[in-house]
Order: sequence, then structure tokens, then C-alpha cells
Amino acid sequence: MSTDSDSTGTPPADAAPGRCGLVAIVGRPNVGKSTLLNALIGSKISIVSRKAQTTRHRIHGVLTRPGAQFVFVDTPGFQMRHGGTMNRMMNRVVTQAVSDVDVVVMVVQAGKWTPGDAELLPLLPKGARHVLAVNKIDLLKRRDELFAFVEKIVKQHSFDAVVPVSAAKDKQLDHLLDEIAAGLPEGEPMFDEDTLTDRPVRFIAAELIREKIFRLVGDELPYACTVVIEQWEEGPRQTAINACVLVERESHKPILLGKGGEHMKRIATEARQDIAKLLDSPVHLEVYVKVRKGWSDSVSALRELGYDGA
Ligand SMILES: Nc1nc2c(ncn2[C@@H]2O[C@H](COP(=O)(O)OP(=O)(O)OP(=O)(O)O)[C@@H](O)[C@H]2O)c(=O)[nH]1
Repeated sequence: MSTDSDSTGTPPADAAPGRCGLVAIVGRPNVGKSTLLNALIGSKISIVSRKAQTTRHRIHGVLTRPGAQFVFVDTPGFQMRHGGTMNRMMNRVVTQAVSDVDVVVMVVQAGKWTPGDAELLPLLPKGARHVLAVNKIDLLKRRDELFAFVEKIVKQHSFDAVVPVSAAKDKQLDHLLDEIAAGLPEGEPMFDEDTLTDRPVRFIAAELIREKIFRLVGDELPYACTVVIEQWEEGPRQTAINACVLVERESHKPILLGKGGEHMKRIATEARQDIAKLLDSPVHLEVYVKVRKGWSDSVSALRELGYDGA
């Protein structure tokens, strides 16, 4: 790594040409992908103008550093937590989603290699630089455990770089970015510097609600749930939003609602605050729960809900 003793904040005249490219962060559930992405690009989402229609991907976030722009693309399938139709479709979607990225960062949890991790290895796109991010190193008691762990993985797959990190403690993230940058092609930035995401604002609002649900009751809900924005009215003083959370079974409803509806209240309050920040205007948010049996296993229901790849 370079030292910053001579850093003046301006790149030297003979600086390497700029790089820009697509990066996918993949990994089984719970290894810390979202935490890592947030630590890399910041958790604040803002709405963007894209310079040009240069990518067919859904962009999760953009990070611009001197000399390199990292365009993080979404990989929906890697976030799914259960089997069934959803997963089969999502595997297809995911293979397509990462097929033309420049760098794929596979995140694993230090000391915890599972069959779920191994299953992802053949899905990593051939033409990309493969970076292994060994996350949560702060949880390791002994450093030598890390060497043995990494050795076991690199025997199964040849990674171009291996970087132990802690997304939560902000450890080694600059090093990780350097290793990612090494795989980005030379080129002009695709986005203006302050750009963070180009996802439609309604989708982000639904994601913010889903995030609150996972934070509060994710461990208790045996299936993923989905959030559908049913109504969105931009008034002169506030935006009124009705959102519906679809769950699999009647028994999931009380989990989401909590005693006297307290979970739902907290979910709605926290989501409203985030959405208001996102829109930079007051928000009135109503969140309902509906039971829709078998939604995650029905292809037509998935299509209806806007999942592609069905
Ligand atoms: N100790 C520690 N915990 C971490 C670290 N990174 C993430 N976590 C925790 O691990 C859990 C899962 O993190 P997420 O970022 O939600 O993981 P994910 O891979 O996006 O999970 P899915 O959305 O299920 O795919 C959370 O409780 C995080 O706080 C880390 O570096 N150290």
C-alpha cells in the first residue's frame, strides 16, 4: 500500500489514466454484503442523473475515488434465503446479472465456510477479476485461524486477490478497494461524482421498509417477505405512501405486528424517517400486512410482483 506522506490531494501529472467498471458483491446470506457495501459507498442513498445509458444493470451504488469509479451492481439472487421456485429463477437471474461485470467480490465470513459458499464458486463469472473478501475478521480470536481458513478456500478456487476485512469495523477497506480497482478497465467515469444510485425511488422506499423488517424480525420470519408500494401520492406538503408487506402464512402476521402492533409501528416510523430523508420532504407512510399464501413459490405471483427472469 502506498503511504500518504507526500499526498497533496491532487493527483500527480503522470497519474495513471482513470478506471471505471462494474463490480458485483456476492456471497451467501448473512456474510455481511450489505454492511460492506454501505461501508464502501456510505449508507445514504440519493437519486441520480446518469451520464449515459452505459449499463443494463440495476445499479446499487457508485463510489468515485481519485482515478477510479466503482459501479456496484445489484445481484438479486444472492440475497435469497430459501428454496423453491424463487431460488431457481433467481439463480438464472443472478448468473445473468454478474455475467459481464469487471470484478466480482465474493464475501465469506472468516472461519465459517459452508456448502452455501461452495455453491457460489461455479457461478462466479469467468471473465471477471475474482476478489475474495474474508469479512468479520474482528470476530476471530487467533490470526493463524485465518491463514488455514483462506488456504482451504483457495485450494477450491483460484482467486486473483484475497483481502481479510471487517466491514463493521472499517478495517482494510481501502486495501479491498485497491484490489477491486486493479480489475477495472481504463475509461471515463459513467456517473457524476455525487451519484449514488439510479434505482427508482419507489423501489428504494420498498427496500428501506424491507430492511427495517429484517432488522427487527428477520430472525423470526422463516421466509423472505416482500414489500409492494400500493399507493404513492406526491402532494404539495408531503408524499403519502401506502405499502403492503406480503407474508406467506397467517402465523407470520403476529410476528410482524408484534404486541399491540409495536413492531409494525417501529418499522413504519423508522422507514418513514429514511424515506423522508431520501425524498427530502415530509412523508406520510401507512404499512399493512397481507397474507398471500405461496407467493414465493408461484411464478405468476412473482411476475405480478415485478420480479424479472420468470
Ligand atoms: N462482527 C462483525 N459483524 C458483521 C461484519 N459485517 C457484517 N456484520 C454483521 O453480520 C450480519 C449480516 O450482515 P449483512 O450485511 O446484513 O449481511 P448480508 O450478506 O447482506 O446478508 P443478506 O442480506 O442476508 O444476504 C449483521 O448483523 C451485520 O451487522 C463485520 O465485519 N464484523
